[in-house]
Amino acid sequence: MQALLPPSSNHLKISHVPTRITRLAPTRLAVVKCAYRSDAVHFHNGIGSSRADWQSSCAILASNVVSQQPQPPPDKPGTADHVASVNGHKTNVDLDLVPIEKLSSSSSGDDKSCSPPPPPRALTITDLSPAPMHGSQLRVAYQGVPGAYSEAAAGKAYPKCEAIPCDQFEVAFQAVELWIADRAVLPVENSLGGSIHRNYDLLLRHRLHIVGEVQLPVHHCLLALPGVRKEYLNRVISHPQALAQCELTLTKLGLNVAREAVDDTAGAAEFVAANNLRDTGAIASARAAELYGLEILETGIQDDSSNVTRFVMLAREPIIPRTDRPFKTSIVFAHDKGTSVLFKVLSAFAFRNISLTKIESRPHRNRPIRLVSDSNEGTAKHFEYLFYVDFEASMAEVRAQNALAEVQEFTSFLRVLGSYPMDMTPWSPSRGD
Ligand SMILES: O=C(O)C(=O)C[C@]1(C(=O)O)C=C[C@@H](O)C=C1
Repeated sequence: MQALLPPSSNHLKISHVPTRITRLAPTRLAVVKCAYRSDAVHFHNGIGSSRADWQSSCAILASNVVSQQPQPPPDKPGTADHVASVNGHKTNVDLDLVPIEKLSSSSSGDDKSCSPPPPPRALTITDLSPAPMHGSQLRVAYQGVPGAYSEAAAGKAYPKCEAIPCDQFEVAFQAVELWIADRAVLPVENSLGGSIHRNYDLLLRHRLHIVGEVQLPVHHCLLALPGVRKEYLNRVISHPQALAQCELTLTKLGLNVAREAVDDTAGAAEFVAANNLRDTGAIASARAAELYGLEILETGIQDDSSNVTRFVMLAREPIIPRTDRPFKTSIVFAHDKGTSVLFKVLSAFAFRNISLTKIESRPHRNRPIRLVSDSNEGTAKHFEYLFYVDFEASMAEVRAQNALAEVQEFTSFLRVLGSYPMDMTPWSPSRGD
């Protein structure tokens, strides 16, 4: 679907990724300048920024990646490509590698090049907390503009965080990979609208780890400019998921008007207000009405009062799985023989009493079709899939480790996307955000 809105000028966009990433020293990587806030100079220290920490996080990553499709040999350490490939992807960012000696002598005049590198630091319990590593507010990237449900989800996941609006899901991934943000909070499924496929695809394309989930009750409102009545509307705009979640109710309200999809719900409200559109309504949150000066014509217009969207929290490093509270693990796998192995894979969980909470299949983009030739009958063309499975167990549990070891026998590709605490907050479907 085509986005109606021009991109908002205060979003983080692809073109806003850092213009320079500087390798400060053999032991440290930092984003020195970023275009999102041209006044900001961010230095990141702590876990994940020293080589030892990188190694420990890579070790966790390696243990998480049970098997992989063949990868090209790693790039030479110290090169820009190596930095990008450690991050798990190739970027178009122009990496500028500067030796620490140059930087430290020019900044302080001290001869830091003589001092020995700091010893590797052991992981502590605080490394498992969502606190930022650089001593300031946690920066959380989300897709949309202020007032979007994703912003509310970021606030639920990380209270008091600095929420960073991004104009696309992909930008939120990049913001974390490039250290502009510490986390991303992105929707993956809704109880009425189903999966947000784009984010499933991006989870595989990028190397971030799922470190948590939040489920947000989504309470939609029909918004319009002050004084505008329902009868005046000949168009309703919103995010495609929001339009789908309100389809029946809109019809019941007599709003048999054109529906148009835009990038996010709050962006729809902003657009109506900014363009003084008296014939256009927006589906968005009550907070968006307040932020953009619109009136609420109808509230609770989602087709089901228990409308919930599930978001995942993403980080550069995985968290260490635990067993002292309910955990969920998300994996993705594929097999050369397509869907025929699915039963065997799923039985690895069933035999160990591990409940699955979600299965999603997506086209296998590297190999979308499998040809099976039979000299008598011709050629069957099977579609190939990647399977995403969420199960209720922690990777710290032996039964989960054994299940994955068995799954590995049946699959040609298997990756653990994350093992993370389940959202166990009490159920409050009537609460609007
Ligand atoms: O547009 C928004 O406000 C969003 O946060 C996006 C989004 C989605 O992608 O599903 C999030 C929650 C609701 O389900 C509707 C839209």
